[in-house]
Amino acid sequence: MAKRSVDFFFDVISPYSYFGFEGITRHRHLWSTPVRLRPFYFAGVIKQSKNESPPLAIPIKEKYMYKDLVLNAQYWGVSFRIPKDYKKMMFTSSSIEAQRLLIAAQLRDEKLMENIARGLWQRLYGYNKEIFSRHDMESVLRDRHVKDANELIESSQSDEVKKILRENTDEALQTGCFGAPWTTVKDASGKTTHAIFGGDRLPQIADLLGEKFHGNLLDQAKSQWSL
Ligand SMILES: N[C@@H](CCC(=O)N[C@@H](CS)C(=O)NCC(=O)O)C(=O)O
Repeated sequence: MAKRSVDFFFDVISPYSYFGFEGITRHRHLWSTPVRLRPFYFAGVIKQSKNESPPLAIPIKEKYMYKDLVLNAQYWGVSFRIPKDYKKMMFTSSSIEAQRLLIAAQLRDEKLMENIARGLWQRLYGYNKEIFSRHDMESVLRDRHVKDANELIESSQSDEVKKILRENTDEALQTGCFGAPWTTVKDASGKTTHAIFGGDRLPQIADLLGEKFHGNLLDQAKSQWSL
């Protein structure tokens, strides 16, 4: 019988996407609802949705966000530090190549994509190293023991990959997206019934699906990957 499904849109430049990704990937083994992970382009979302007041653009929200990020990282058990010159980095660096790499990896193998996404987040927010150049990506792929890394990076420049990234971003925007992460809930016919902002809405998403929210599932995470 067809059932509801969930699409989780994320970008590795977004720290809240990191927490949301951990939450949803730790839960999906316990849910019967299918979960699709959809890399999208955060800067494209901010621009297209005309979102002029993300937290980093408003000093009082920026100050709060730094504390909130640490609180969330502690909850999900991921190592996390705010990169130096964070605001400048966020406004001047592009995650487009990293996101294309994830799409290319996903075309090869879903698990590979997840492995690389975690590697990119850990590099950026665990070690505060950049993830924007080819050299940065090669380093992540080496650390993650990815086979045929150069071919993967080459394939991330294909028209097919660029098209999928655009389609993912457009699909999120069509459901009202203005930030990351973004989750859509679809009914059995594939129609979007809910579109939800934030990695902190997993309890509500679980409830909509008739599934259970199990907290941070730290033990599960530790057995899946080394923290
Ligand atoms: N409360 C949300 C905050 C998510 C959030 O602030 N995401 C940033 C990107 S890392 C964003 O898209 N901000 C846009 C906005 O707040 O308008 C959560 O815990 O996930």
